[in-house]
Amino acid sequence: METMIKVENLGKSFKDIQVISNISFEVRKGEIMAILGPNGAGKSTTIRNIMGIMYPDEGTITFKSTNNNEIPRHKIGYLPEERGLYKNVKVMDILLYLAELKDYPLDKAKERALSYLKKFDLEGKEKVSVEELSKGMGQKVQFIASIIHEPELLILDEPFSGLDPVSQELFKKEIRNLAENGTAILLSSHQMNLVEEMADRLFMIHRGQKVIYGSMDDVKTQYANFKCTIHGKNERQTLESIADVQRVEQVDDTSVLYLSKDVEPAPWLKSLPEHLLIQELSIDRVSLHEIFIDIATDKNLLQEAGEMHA
Ligand SMILES: Nc1ncnc2c1ncn2[C@@H]1O[C@H](COP(=O)(O)OP(=O)(O)OP(=O)(O)O)[C@@H](O)[C@H]1O
Repeated sequence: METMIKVENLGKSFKDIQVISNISFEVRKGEIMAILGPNGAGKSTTIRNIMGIMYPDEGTITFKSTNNNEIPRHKIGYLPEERGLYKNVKVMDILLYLAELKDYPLDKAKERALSYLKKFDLEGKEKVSVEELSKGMGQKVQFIASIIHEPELLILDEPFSGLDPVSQELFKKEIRNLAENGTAILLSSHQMNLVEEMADRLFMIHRGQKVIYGSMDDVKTQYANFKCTIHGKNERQTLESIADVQRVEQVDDTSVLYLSKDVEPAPWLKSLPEHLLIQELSIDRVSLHEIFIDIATDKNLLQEAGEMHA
């Protein structure tokens, strides 16, 4: 797949404090690439460097395999974490103004704006001023503003925050749709369930450094070991002595057994002691949410997983 943007060895300090270092990843045409990390990890700093809102101390950002570090801004769409559009302006006027800034033909922009307003349940709102919109409506307009000019690279910083479930579905559908039509999407979100559902690849950053980079499937196979949840009163010691159980967490009569890497669930289930009390049992892969918490809290559940690359 064609690389749309390549970030290599990015580093940035604020007043002698290095907030990101050696950040390298790429976003490819037609994919959704997630950038994840705890609060303060360095995601927005990375994005702001890509957008040219600030400049890196080290490293390069290359757009579409050119050797030109000047990023063609009119080819990028950006939904910033900080929301806010000019308040006293009508919805259509602001959309057309932003399209014009990107050198996009106005007749086409108007057509797209009307069709997107309809898609996002904002039909008839084109003459309403931005300050009269609800927060969610404003966010929809800002999302439309970020894609009005058909960008080749779309950067979405927390696009789902503050959206109701129906609007969230609309956003999800549209983001997928854009990717299917070839847009390269860099998505920053704290909603791990959505990222797990949507992203093709992910880059996780912690304290300004890479901790995971790979396809969602690879990350799951390599990091998301199986866990077995048993409802039934059992001694912790008994559970801990079962083969390939790395760690046991118990709340009341429910125990979660975290299994070692490469365990095959079927033979492992056969090896369970016959005297275990089982009212219910399920086997799942550890979720991206748990992987995230593990890294962010330095629990090192994943220490076996080792290094991986895309
Ligand atoms: N302009 C600035 N001046 C000084 N320090 C900054 C500046 N911008 C960011 N930082 C620091 O850089 C670090 C990374 O911040 P950044 O906003 O990139 O994190 P983030 O991963 O986007 O976090 P969040 O999930 O909370 O949005 C933080 O320690 C933050 O305090």
